[in-house]
Amino acid sequence: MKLAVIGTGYVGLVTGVALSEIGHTVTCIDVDPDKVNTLNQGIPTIYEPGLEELMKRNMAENRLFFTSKHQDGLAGADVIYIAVGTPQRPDGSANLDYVEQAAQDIAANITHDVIVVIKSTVPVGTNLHIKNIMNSYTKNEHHVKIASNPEFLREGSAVKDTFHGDRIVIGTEDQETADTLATINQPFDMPILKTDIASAEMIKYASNAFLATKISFINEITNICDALGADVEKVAEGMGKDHRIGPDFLKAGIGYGGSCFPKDTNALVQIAGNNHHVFNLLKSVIEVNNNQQILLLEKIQKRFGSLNGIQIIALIINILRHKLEKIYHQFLELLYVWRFKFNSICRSYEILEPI
Ligand SMILES: NC(=O)c1ccc[n+]([C@@H]2O[C@H](COP(=O)([O-])OP(=O)(O)OC[C@H]3O[C@@H](n4cnc5c(N)ncnc54)[C@H](O)[C@@H]3O)[C@@H](O)[C@H]2O)c1
Ligand SMILES: O=c1ccn([C@@H]2O[C@H](COP(=O)(O)OP(=O)(O)O[C@H]3O[C@H](CO)[C@@H](O)[C@H](O)[C@H]3O)[C@@H](O)[C@H]2O)c(=O)[nH]1
Repeated sequence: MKLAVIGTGYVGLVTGVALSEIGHTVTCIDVDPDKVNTLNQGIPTIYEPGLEELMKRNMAENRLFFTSKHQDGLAGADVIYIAVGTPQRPDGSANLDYVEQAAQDIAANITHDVIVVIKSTVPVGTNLHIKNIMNSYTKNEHHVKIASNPEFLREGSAVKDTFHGDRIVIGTEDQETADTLATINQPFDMPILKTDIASAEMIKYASNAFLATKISFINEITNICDALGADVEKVAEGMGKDHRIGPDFLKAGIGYGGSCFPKDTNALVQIAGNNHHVFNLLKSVIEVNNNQQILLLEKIQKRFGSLNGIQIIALIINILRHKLEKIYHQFLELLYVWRFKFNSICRSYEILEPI
């Protein structure tokens, strides 16, 4: 089947490469010509184990293409995936500008009926909103069917997660579209859950919120353990042996960061609020997470007596920055929070040459 993917960020690139690996012909489209230029040389713009090899192989076998021109990339595509960013707005809600733009790009360039699949994480109701945008642009000249296919990969194990994930969720308005998408995904050999569109959209937010809840829960337990002299790692191990709880996402630390949990938990609080529900549990999860970063600083303060004159130095080695982008950004976020909260002398140093 001929597919197109709009957006070659983390999700779009890995999705495009994986779909070509299971036999589809895929054209990935991005508005950033530099990114497309790099990708066309067979160089991935993110570091993910196994990605470069898959990318090179499928490009060489003429199943994987990159372009910055929507018209070229969308020509003849039966199914078009949208994988553009949905960053957080200042009020915590999801910014849908990029998804709306992608919908307009599709509407302006299709010449036949298509299925549009939204992979981006979007609030419930967005798929239908996007379908309406496309229909109003195409004036119903071409029939557009819409589907929600949320992504569950983690940065750092994106290829592994894509080929060996726990499930594929497909939310559609009709059985025929669900069957077409199930056929496309069948070679992944993963359980496929077919739902209505709203449920698929919600599964993504609910999953991230639940994982974030586990993390805030264990961080709260840590704080009590610290006061009582108990070992939180042993506590988590003991809890995780109960299969109803499970061992994953019980690592205590400085709270969750990364590109998804903070924005998606905030967005779900907003989504609930827009529907007259105060999501108290999730609000507490977020509050615990924000406090956790401050608690670490308080521990340092306790150890050194006062923070006056203390320099907290972040040695970020460039080669690691490329490979461990997530940890790098998390650390910078932490320094940012500390600077404002304590006005202490926190300086980050960057070593520009690998050592
Ligand atoms: N990063 C993750 O680990 C992850 C995992 C699961 C889900 N998600 C969700 O997937 C979505 C994409 O995330 P990401 O991290 O891949 O985003 P990203 O910001 O890394 O990449 C988005 C890409 O889309 C391109 N783009 C924007 N508008 C475009 C347009 N109209 N046409 C063509 N290209 C366009 C941008 O240039 C960019 O390269 C988000 O909704 C995110 O929440 C992300
Ligand atoms: O036991 C744990 C596990 C994770 N974390 C932190 O939680 C954050 C998220 O980690 P992880 O889930 O490994 O990475 P992400 O790439 O952010 O992936 C999450 O966010 C993605 C975007 O929505 C989803 O697709 C994934 O399923 C979901 O795991 C990081 O700050 C981790 O340090 C902890 O503090 N304790």
